[in-house]
Amino acid sequence: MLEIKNISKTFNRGTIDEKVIFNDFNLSVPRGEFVCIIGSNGSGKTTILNLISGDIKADSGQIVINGKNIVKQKNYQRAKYLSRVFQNPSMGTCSSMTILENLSIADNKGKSFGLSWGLNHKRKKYYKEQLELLGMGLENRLDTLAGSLSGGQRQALSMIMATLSKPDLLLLDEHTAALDPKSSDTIMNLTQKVVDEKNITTLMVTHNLKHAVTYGDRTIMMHEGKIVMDVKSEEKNKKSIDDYLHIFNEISIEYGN
Ligand SMILES: Nc1ncnc2c1ncn2[C@@H]1O[C@H](COP(=O)(O)OP(=O)(O)OP(=O)(O)O)[C@@H](O)[C@H]1O
Repeated sequence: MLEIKNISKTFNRGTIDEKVIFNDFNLSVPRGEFVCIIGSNGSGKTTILNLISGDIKADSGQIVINGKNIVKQKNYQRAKYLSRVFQNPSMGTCSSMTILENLSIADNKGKSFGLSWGLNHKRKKYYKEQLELLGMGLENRLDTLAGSLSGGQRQALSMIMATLSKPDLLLLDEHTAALDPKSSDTIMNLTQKVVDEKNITTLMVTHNLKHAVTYGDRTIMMHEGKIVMDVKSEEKNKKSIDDYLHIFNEISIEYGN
């Protein structure tokens, strides 16, 4: 589903700040796989997401989604089939709009504004059903401003918004890092549930080793722009946090909560 092929990227080329981050980087992710990406600071985790979303352009190589090389596509074109949830809960929702308005905007992502744009009874019922998945009672607060929700509630709403139109690829960029431990676990349970129910191919960058071990189908460890460990399915289930720490003991990974 996602093929990152021979990607190279150097920041600030030719300057004193030149930084080669990827040199012939490759990653293949089949449809429906939930991949957790962990690794040392500056190893390139967020840059991978930025390259996929189009926020950063690669120097060379291909990013293939559903068989199509997307490297020449602009961000807004890519946004039609991929969604991203950021660390900051306020990034995914609009504070001055209600929960209902936020959901309606997300639902109409990539569609042109016209007479059909807007809310109808059927969609409102669907939004309520989606919010019920959260178990936070937000389905009864459709007219509440997103800005008045807690960080955890906003991030839960961001998750629903990001997956409402069932993207081909979901990018989670340390999306629980700004939350307290309990909310962080709640959002991770929700993430797994939504990703499973909708069978969405997912890349999740996290510093929380416990989450990387517990959730998803595959865990990748990065160091200096390279994959230094790639553990899948049954092998992943057998690994403990200590196994990962042992392998990466020279590299700083925040243990999480
Ligand atoms: N736009 C940019 N311009 C210049 N350098 C950048 C840019 N984006 C990232 N870098 C550099 O590339 C390297 C990788 O950054 P990246 O944010 O991908 O790391 P990371 O693995 O997500 O790190 P962390 O765990 O600290 O968030 C870092 O050295 C960073 O300073």
